[in-house]
Parts: sequence; structure tokens; C-alpha cells
Amino acid sequence: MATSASNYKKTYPISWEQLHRDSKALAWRLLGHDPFKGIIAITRGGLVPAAIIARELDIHLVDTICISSYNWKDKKGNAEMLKTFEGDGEGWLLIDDLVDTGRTAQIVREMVPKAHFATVYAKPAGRPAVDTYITEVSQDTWILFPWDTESQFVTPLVGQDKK
Ligand SMILES: O=P(O)(O)OC[C@H]1O[C@H](OP(=O)(O)OP(=O)(O)O)[C@H](O)[C@@H]1O
Repeated sequence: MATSASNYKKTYPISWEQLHRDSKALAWRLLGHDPFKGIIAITRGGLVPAAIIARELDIHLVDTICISSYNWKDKKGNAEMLKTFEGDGEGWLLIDDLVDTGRTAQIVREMVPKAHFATVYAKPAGRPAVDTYITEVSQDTWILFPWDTESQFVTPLVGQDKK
């Protein structure tokens, strides 16, 4: 994500089950498309959805585009391209978990302009950059992916009142 947590007003927690269900829904939608040569997963968020979609579409050829956005999230630096992809992406399916501001999408689109770009979740600012997505989420929502979170104890409501 290219913006800081302070820009978000809501959270949207996603369980492993829901992520699996939403990724399968994306695979269903892509089933109508001509068969793909392979999948390009955008690291790291695209890795899990790519695995689920590869299974559903019976795709065994999986490559990556590796981007690190440290120092980039608050627009303080540039995204670091750790691994690119050979070719223009024609016939390939490009997968990410989320398109938020669309900055990542812009970079990968320039690299593989002919790939079909699909994400599980999409926010309005980035939505025009993707060809297929499943769930739209508002721009001010922070999506809590299952790999970024864990269950923990929370104080009962009454206890919170006594603080
Ligand atoms: O549309 P954008 O504003 O560019 O945001 C979307 C990108 O942000 C997330 O990656 P992140 O930078 O958190 O890296 P990670 O997947 O390695 O955790 C997500 O996986 C997308 O690649």
C-alpha cells in the first residue's frame, strides 16, 4: 500500500476462509477467459491468491514480479524492483491481492502491458487499472489480510467502560 495507516478510517478483517472463497470466486470469473499460459504473482500479496487460482484453473507455470515498497508507502522513496518478467505478458494472468492507490498496478502494467491483470480486492482509485476483480472496498478502509494478523484477547465491553 502506498499510503500511511492514518489515511484509513475503517478496517476490514479477512479470514483465511474468506480469502480462499474470494480467490475461488475470482478463479470462477476468469474461467470464461481463454486459457492462460501461466500466472505471474506480484509479491508478496499476490502469492496466496495466485496459488489458489493456479489450483482452480489447473495452471502449473507460475512466475513472479517481485517489488519491495519499503520507504515507498508514505511516498518517501521509490518502489524497489527485485525481479522483473521477461516479455510483454501476452497470454499471462497477472495476480495481486489488492489494488489500492494503483501505484503498483501502474508499474507492473508498464512491464507486462499485455497480461490480464486480476486482483481479489479493489479500491476505487486503483480499480481502472485492473481487468478483473471480485470485491470492491472503500478507499478509506484498511484491509487486514490473514497473513498480517492473528487472533488475540480483547477486553469485554464492560471492562472497557471502566477504564
Ligand atoms: O495500489 P497500491 O497502493 O500500490 O497498493 C497495492 C499493493 O500494496 C500491497 O503490497 P505491499 O506494498 O503492502 O507489499 P507486500 O505485498 O510485499 O506486503 C498489495 O499487495 C499490492 O501489491
